Amino acid sequence: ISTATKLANRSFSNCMMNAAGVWCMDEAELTAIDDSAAGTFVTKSGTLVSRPGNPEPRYYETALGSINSMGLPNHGIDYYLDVVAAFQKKNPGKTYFLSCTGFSIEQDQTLLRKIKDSEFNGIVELNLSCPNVPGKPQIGYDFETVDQILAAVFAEYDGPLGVKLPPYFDLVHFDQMAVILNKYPLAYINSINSIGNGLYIDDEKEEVVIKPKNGFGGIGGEYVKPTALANVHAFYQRLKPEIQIIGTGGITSGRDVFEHILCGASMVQVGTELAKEGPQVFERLTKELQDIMAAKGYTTLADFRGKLRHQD
Ligand SMILES: CC(C)(C)CCc1c(C(=O)O)[nH]c(=O)[nH]c1=O
Repeated sequence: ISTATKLANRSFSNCMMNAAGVWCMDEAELTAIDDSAAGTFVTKSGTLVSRPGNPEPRYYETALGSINSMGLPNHGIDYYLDVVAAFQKKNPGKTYFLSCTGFSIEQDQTLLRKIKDSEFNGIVELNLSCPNVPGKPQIGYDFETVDQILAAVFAEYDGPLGVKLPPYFDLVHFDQMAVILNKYPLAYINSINSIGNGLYIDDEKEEVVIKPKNGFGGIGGEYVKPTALANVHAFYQRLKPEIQIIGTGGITSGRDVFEHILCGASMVQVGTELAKEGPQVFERLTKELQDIMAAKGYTTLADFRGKLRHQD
């Protein structure tokens, strides 16, 4: 029974990895994922210059998930290019993901020029949940800007590249985004990022639980699985087959991994549950998925990927 997979014509021994932002800030955290049962890792989204991020507390774990407003703390793209280059030397033949985000189209192009000129030979994940110009919604919700960014990105970069998308909630938005995404030679899309601007309250203190943004933050964990599965399946139904899907959101068990793949995912990323359990979570999820596959008579992910039945 194999949980191996392929994405962008690269092979991965396991279909699971961390979600950008979780357990991937520095070399030590990335080493823990690299040494775990995960098939690979993605770095924290790197920006042109390093950032301290928002004041703490900026991440809070709840019974059913998490809320965060980290503010993109990261050591800068050059740091991650150096660190990943070392992992590529240590494990030649293993494909790693490098996440990045700019605060303008020009910054995105500069980031990709840097990556192109580096030794990086893995897959780039461009985070489209980054902020836009003030007064406009985040990039992922500003469709014309998404189109402009992708045009600029693919004029600049010819290696394997995917985009991290925020969740959508209207079928027309799936249609509109798919029309844009299908215009470009994307290796994949990663759905979903956290559900934006949720609010979690400490009733005893009658207070919000994170400091930035008056307590508003991205929601992850069990809360988001139905939305994550819907986004994975909606894009699976709409995107050209060359664009694969990484499913992210609400994975706490092998069953959740199974459901993401049934909806059409080729790989899955784990965020909140990884933050709670640590890198050994990948061993547990892999065993649980293998047990489900064995019970159903499946030996590879291809046996059930995208085969979610609709009621006739
Ligand atoms: C929310 C942004 C800071 C604009 C991007 C980075 C990011 C963050 C973050 O660094 O706050 N948290 C998330 O759950 N998803 C993200 O994509």
